[in-house]
Amino acid sequence: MIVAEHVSKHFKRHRREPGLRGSLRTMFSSQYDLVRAVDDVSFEVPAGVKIAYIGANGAGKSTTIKLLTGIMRPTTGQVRVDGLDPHRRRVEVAHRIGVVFGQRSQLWWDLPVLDSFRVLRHIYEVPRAVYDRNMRLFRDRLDLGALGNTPVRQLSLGQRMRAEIAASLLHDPAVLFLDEPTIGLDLVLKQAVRDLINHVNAELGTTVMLTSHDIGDITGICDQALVVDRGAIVHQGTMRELLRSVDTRAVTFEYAAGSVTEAEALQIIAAELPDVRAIPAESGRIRVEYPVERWSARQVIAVLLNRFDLTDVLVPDADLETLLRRIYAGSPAEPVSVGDGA
Ligand SMILES: Nc1ncnc2c1ncn2[C@@H]1O[C@H](COP(=O)(O)OP(=O)(O)OP(=O)(O)O)[C@@H](O)[C@H]1O
Repeated sequence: MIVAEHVSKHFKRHRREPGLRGSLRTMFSSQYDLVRAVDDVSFEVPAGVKIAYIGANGAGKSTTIKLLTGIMRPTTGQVRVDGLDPHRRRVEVAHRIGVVFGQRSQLWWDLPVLDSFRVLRHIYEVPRAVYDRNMRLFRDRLDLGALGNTPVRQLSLGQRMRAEIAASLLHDPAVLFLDEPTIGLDLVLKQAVRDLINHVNAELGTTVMLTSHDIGDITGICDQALVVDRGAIVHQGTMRELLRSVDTRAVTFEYAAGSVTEAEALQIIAAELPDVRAIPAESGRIRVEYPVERWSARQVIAVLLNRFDLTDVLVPDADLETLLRRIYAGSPAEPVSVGDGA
């Protein structure tokens, strides 16, 4: 359904020099840095799959979504969505895909929400029965009726996101691209959005590609994961396989106030549990990340019980957080100098 073959997207960025004189020189300079936002990426996402596109800030996720939705053209390589080149066949592809960019609105700023939906219905030539069915669904699941006559520009971020998600699904798209879709939503609405996406996937077989920094979105929606690091794919498989690749796990604990200082606690851990990483967390907790080939949860907890006056211990099962922390620790695309540009 979604295919990327050796896709790269490079951006030229004017090389900036510091200071006023540098700024003036920058304006007339032909020196560029080249950013490899996406670098020779190939993947295939079959129909009906819900896949998370995971990577650190600047790893190239939004750029990939822009390539797949036809907003940008690859520098080299090819993308296909439902068999079509999304840039060349933008209109046909637009009828088959839904897109949500959490950071950017797709709605008409001055139109009341319901009017936007009426306009979209005509643009996408949505049959009356489909329109009515979907509007009922959005009223039930996203409380869309409450937003009815408010112009989009007067909506809060959370209200606008509900409208954006509904708009992306109005025409029963075969593929749904979601870039940070639950940004600004409270916990209840985040769950409502995840439920709605899972519902349309189950009912209509909609293929879903999601980027999100919210772990709940990834685990609550996706069954597969594509991991991108510095513009290149480093893992593709099921969520279960991704979690199995975790070689570090974590235990978080809390000790009785006043029993030891944080510095003492860190020293004890360093002495008793070599090769672990102890990270002070909020409200006096410490997160202990341990390599699974060296330590088991049981051994780590035994040491903690022995050395601390524990008031709480938390052992998360599927430790996607540790994995993502490591992925996100990878640096973004490094610009390389390309000398004199055109
Ligand atoms: N139009 C552009 N011109 C120049 N550089 C760009 C442009 N768009 C993106 N980049 C650069 O390409 C790289 C990848 O950006 P992109 O927005 O795709 O990352 P991302 O993975 O979506 O990040 P985030 O998680 O922060 O949204 C970054 O280094 C970014 O600065």
